Amino acid sequence: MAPKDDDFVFTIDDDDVVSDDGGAEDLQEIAKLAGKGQKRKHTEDPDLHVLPKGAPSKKAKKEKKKGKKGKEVSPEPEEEPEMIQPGEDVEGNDDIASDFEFAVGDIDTGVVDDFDGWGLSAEKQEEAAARTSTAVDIDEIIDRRRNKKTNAAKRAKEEAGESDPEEEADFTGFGEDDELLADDGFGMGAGSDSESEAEEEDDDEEDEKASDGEADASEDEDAADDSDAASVASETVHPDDVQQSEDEEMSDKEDAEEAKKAAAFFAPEEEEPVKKGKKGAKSIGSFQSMSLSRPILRGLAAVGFTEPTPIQMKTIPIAVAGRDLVGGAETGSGKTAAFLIPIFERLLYRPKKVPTTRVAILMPTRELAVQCFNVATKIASFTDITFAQMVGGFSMREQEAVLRTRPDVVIATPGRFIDHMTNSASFQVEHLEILVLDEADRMLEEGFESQLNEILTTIPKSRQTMLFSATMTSSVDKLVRIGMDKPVRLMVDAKKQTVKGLTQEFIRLRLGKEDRRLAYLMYLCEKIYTERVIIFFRQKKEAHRVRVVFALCGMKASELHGNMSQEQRIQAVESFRSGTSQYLLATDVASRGLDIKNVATVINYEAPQSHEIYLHRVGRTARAGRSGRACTLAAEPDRKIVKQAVKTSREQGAKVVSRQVPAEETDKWIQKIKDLEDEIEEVLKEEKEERVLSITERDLKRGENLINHEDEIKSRPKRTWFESEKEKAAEREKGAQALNNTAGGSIKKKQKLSHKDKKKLEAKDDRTEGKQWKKGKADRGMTTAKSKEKAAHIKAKTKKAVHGKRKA
Ligand SMILES: Nc1ncnc2c1ncn2[C@@H]1O[C@H](COP(=O)(O)OP(=O)(O)OP(=O)(O)O)[C@@H](O)[C@H]1O
Repeated sequence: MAPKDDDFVFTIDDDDVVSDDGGAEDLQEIAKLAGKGQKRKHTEDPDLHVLPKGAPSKKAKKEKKKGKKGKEVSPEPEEEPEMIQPGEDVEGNDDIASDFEFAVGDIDTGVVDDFDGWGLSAEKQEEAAARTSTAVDIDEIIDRRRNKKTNAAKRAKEEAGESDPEEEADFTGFGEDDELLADDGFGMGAGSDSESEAEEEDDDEEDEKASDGEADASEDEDAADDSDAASVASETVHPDDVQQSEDEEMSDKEDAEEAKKAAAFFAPEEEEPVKKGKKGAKSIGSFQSMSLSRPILRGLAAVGFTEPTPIQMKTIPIAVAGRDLVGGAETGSGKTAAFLIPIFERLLYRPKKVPTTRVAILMPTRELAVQCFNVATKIASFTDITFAQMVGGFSMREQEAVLRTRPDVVIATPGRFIDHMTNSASFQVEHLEILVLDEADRMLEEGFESQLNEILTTIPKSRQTMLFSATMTSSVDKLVRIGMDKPVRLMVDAKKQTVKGLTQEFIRLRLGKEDRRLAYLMYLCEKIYTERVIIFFRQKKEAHRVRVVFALCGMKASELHGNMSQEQRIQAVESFRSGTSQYLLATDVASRGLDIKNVATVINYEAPQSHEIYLHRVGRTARAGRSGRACTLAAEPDRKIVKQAVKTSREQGAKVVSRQVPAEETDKWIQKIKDLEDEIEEVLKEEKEERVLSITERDLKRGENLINHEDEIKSRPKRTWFESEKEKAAEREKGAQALNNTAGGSIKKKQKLSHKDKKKLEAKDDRTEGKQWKKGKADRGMTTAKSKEKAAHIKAKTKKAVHGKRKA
């Protein structure tokens, strides 16, 4: 997990990768814009060496015939009868015939050619830009510093009576531009100059053996050229490998046990129905033949979905019938629509007299929930289905207002879902009929455990439950606690987890050369992967530092991690999505589910700590049938992960290559980064100071607000939480550990608190957090005086700080 560091300034108490309970309540609604991704050419590159291919993956399993009977839904109170299955006659729904055929293209739906889940209106983007204008901006700091230096240089020259040629006005002071802008290949691919080959010569014996071993083991002729890459995932016995084979033996035994449990837990496979179109004809890939309703077909046409993807083909008929299911398919294969379409189809037949919230879709990160909301509203744009997005980091009150209208579907992060469940009278969960857990394996991990328990024990048991992920857990024990009813397991190409169009590349960082990591990255981003690149980091601090390096080198980058406010996070994704910045420097908060069009390359600055996370990260490119590239900088400790990735790719016949970075390029960047060290520190320092200043200003505003709107603030109903602050922090910690696979040993299971204990804890939290609404009138009077005093103090402090800064 990412270690905390005092030097790294936290922007807001919005802590980490997991969605949370709310963060800054004053933040406003989401702002997004439609932007066009830029196409990128993959140049054939002499640094590359193709690793030998393995056997191609086997064909997907054929679906078998299955009963079509839907699951029974819970009895409902009189005024809110249960959802009616498609096909049943419903009063008032005569206009929607479920079996009519709709020819896509017949109707002018205003098809969005380049539909993107993130796209919303441009005006919202402007709003966001206006709101984030107070945030500290690295580019601004760097520009300011550049101008300062330029002016100082000018003044010095004027004083010395020298002329002032125009080029000198562009002097950046951050290293020589000619190095950055040189447009030749710098000897790229000139074998003898490449760092890896130079190193190869004085390599130790062990490494030579490693390469030989690989060449022998492989029947592929190219193997001999791949010594560097091959040694990354060499067959030579290594302590890790011994451990791995022991692990494999163990897992064989476990597999047999799991298979037994699975047979008892899941519905028998033959129950899966063969999709039949009209008149019993077997459907071959069309939404029309699934008997979907007209408004849904129009919505699908509007977003440009003409044919279902394999997971959609499998899922839709079963989910429409109300069955519980567990779905798995590779990244970018259309799982979102696979659960949205059947949900909408079912909702079209709902009784409409009394608005009721019937569907909850839970996502592990805020960005994913926002993205799902956008996709959902677009697909459902020709229906009367209503939505609410309940995402941490945005205004509770605005969300409450939407919930009061009883939207049909809520799309939420678990923390905010519970917050509304507990604190918003307008949100009622007792009539929920469908629950979806997207990225379900993540949601079942530590960190979401208690939140999920809280939700599952509160919502009706008789719901339909659907679970989806690209790396769906096979652990039945984990699934059991979700409380599903004989779920159908739908795995599309279960063995094939990496996508077809993906080329995976590995760069070896030899022992003792780890300090070259950043130089490698800079070379790659300057020369090889120059557009639409997502770079994954393990630590927020490192991502931020590298962002400064990028900015100093004139490379437009955004960063995305849990230390940013929600607005900044949205803004970062938008900026990358629209092409304003070409590089997105992210932690694993962005590794799952983010669907950004035309991401050309994913770079793993450090290999992730689990194969699952690797799959999710690299799955940000090569989505929906496109091609893409993933490049991993792999050091010795990453051996196991790399080996697993290479093995899986080979089994699937996927393209795996190794890259060698020219030594002179690395040396150039090492020197350049060294030259920039002072500047980087200065920028970070300045940023820290500015942030302190803006926090002081924010506190000042809060103090003023407290004075001006005291009565209103205190009259607000008390918010409660099912976990104390301490428990929440522990939960977040567990989440981060689970995400990074670093949870060591057994973590104590959270004991369920009695109602009385919960109340006690809440009361204690209120006291420790200094919540005011429990105090008497006299106390409040005192508090007002204190607040005024505090506000005056902050004001004076801010003035002093601003004055001092201006002076400086
Ligand atoms: N039937 C379809 N026809 C064309 N494009 C589709 C279809 N279904 C989904 N897509 C597109 O495929 C892309 C990936 O879809 P989606 O984000 O649902 O993938 P996913 O399987 O959930 O991926 P991940 O595992 O990374 O979350 C999206 O851009 C979506 O618009």
